[in-house]
Amino acid sequence: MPDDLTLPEPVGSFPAAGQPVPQHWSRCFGCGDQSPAGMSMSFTAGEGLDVWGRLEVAPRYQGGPGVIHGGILSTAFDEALGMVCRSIVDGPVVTGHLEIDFARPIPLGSVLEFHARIDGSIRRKVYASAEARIVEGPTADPDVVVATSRGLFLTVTAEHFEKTKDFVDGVPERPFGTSSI
Ligand SMILES: CCCCCCCCCCCCCCCC(=O)SCCNC(=O)CCNC(=O)[C@H](O)C(C)(C)COP(=O)(O)OP(=O)(O)OC[C@H]1O[C@@H](n2cnc3c(N)ncnc32)[C@H](O)[C@@H]1OP(=O)(O)O
Repeated sequence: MPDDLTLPEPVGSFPAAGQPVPQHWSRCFGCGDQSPAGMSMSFTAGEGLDVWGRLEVAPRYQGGPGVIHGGILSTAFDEALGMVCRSIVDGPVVTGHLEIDFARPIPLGSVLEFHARIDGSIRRKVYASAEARIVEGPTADPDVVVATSRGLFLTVTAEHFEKTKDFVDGVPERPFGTSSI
């Protein structure tokens, strides 16, 4: 992390402490309510530049026998870190870099709580970090951090999504589809 980061004031659009942080996009795999196969994560604003997130670890998230897939956990952190960026950015951000430390196995059936915070920002770069704890389920212990993450997010403009907006409902038939077969 650069040593010349600043901690900006929260943006006015960010919800007050304890209020839900709405989904950023209804089709998002992490938080969208129009993503039936998705993770349906929910988020609440913290007291400062932070958010609390929740994930129910469904059986379909299995990696090793009985435990969450590491990629699913990474996705959950990506979502939590992206969400906390909304505390200081009133616009889109995308992940540039993501790190995860997997500290403990996370059984299926757990409920994970994520706490994500802004570490600082400079120019278009936002640095954030988070940790996860099991708060419900067979091995729940809110004092034990089961995984941690750090990420770099870049602010982008709406044009960033121009090239992919035709793919929102899947691969269009033309010009990239198989219609020529
Ligand atoms: C889906 C989202 C909907 C958004 C709606 C609202 C959002 C609010 C909630 C969000 C929650 C979402 C949670 C899921 C978020 C995803 O999963 S997003 C999907 C995964 N990410 C992507 O697809 C991004 C793909 N990558 C890119 O498009 C481009 O590489 C990027 C990230 C836009 C950067 O490209 P660029 O704009 O050309 O940036 P560039 O000028 O090269 O670099 C700018 C600065 O960043 C640094 N930098 C760039 N990349 C890196 C890197 N990988 N490592 C280190 N430094 C880097 C450069 O060194 C430079 O630093 P400074 O010179 O300022 O010191």
